[in-house]
Amino acid sequence: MSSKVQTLGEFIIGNQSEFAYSTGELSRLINSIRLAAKVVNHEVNKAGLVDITGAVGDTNIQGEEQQKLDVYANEKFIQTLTNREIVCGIASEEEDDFITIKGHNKDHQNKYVVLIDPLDGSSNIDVNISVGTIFSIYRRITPEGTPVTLKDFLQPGRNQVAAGYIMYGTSTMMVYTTGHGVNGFTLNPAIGTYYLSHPNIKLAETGKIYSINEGNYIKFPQGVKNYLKYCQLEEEDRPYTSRYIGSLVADIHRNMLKGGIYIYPETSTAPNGKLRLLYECNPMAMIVEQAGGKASDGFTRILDIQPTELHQRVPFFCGSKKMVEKAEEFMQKEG
Ligand SMILES: O=P(O)(O)OC[C@H]1O[C@](O)(COP(=O)(O)O)[C@@H](O)[C@@H]1O
Ligand SMILES: [Mg+2]
Ligand SMILES: [Mg+2]
Repeated sequence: MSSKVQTLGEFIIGNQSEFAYSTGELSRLINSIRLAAKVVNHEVNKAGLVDITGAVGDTNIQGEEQQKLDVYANEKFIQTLTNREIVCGIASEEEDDFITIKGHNKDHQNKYVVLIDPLDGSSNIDVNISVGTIFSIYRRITPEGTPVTLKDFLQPGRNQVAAGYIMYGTSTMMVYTTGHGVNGFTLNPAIGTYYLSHPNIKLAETGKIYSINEGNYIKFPQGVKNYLKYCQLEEEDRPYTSRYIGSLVADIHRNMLKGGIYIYPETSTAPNGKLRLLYECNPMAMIVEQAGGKASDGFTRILDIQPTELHQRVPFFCGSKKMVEKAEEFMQKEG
């Protein structure tokens, strides 16, 4: 990578003036996520070599078996963010409740809360398939100087000041937005530096890839079944190709670069689907919208949904604008 290519550190500093109330706090926060991701990346890359695969024998509040890497990544992100004292609260997929961070002078003066899916795609850890980390950042709405409350976390996604993901794949990438477009940075493992490899990512208006776990087909709503038939018909630019990795970060990242739609709908056994609004769907929706795409629950824009619980789930339709609109048409027709 030519030395002229911006590093992530330079980019963060260079773009600080984009943030309203810019005090450098958000830049330091994104820098801390960058740092924690490097530590986790180091461990992910050794999965299989060291005793970091398999379950820990506990379940999280979602009733899911926690993998060792889920717990490790959760600890590393919480530690890094707490030690750098730049957040007033953290919520995580692996924590039942939100964590209050008092800050340096124990005075709750920090402005931001972070919601995180420390390790996304847990079912793929042991089989060496791409996994990720997803983060969402809000400015608190309760007064500084007071302990953070649940209200600060239950904000609609449109209030996010930044969102992003790290993908631990063939290469490690950090892709994020602060509401001014989406940029991707690739880690050069030899020197531990992220470089701006994918500036200003734009998601194609339409694509030829649909991504859904068809193993749940019989439990899908009629609207989704009809949309899948539409994708598979020999007509116009169809049939589309089916691609499903089973790691949300990896499936969305592929579609961001190639165009496509990812769907995790409600099913007859999971009426709200599987994915979590606050630390999976909201950040991915902000990234995809910032790249020109669309994200809804089949009816309502994800970023306009008013959250009611920390770990609530929502159906998720996300990707190329025209493809999501078509899927919504089928949902509105059939439900
Ligand atoms: O195995 P399924 O039902 O298709 O679900 C796969 C989905 O579940 C997830 O693994 C859920 O995320 P976590 O791994 O963070 O719990 C997504 O990454 C993925 O898209
Ligand atoms: Mg996840
Ligand atoms: Mg997870």
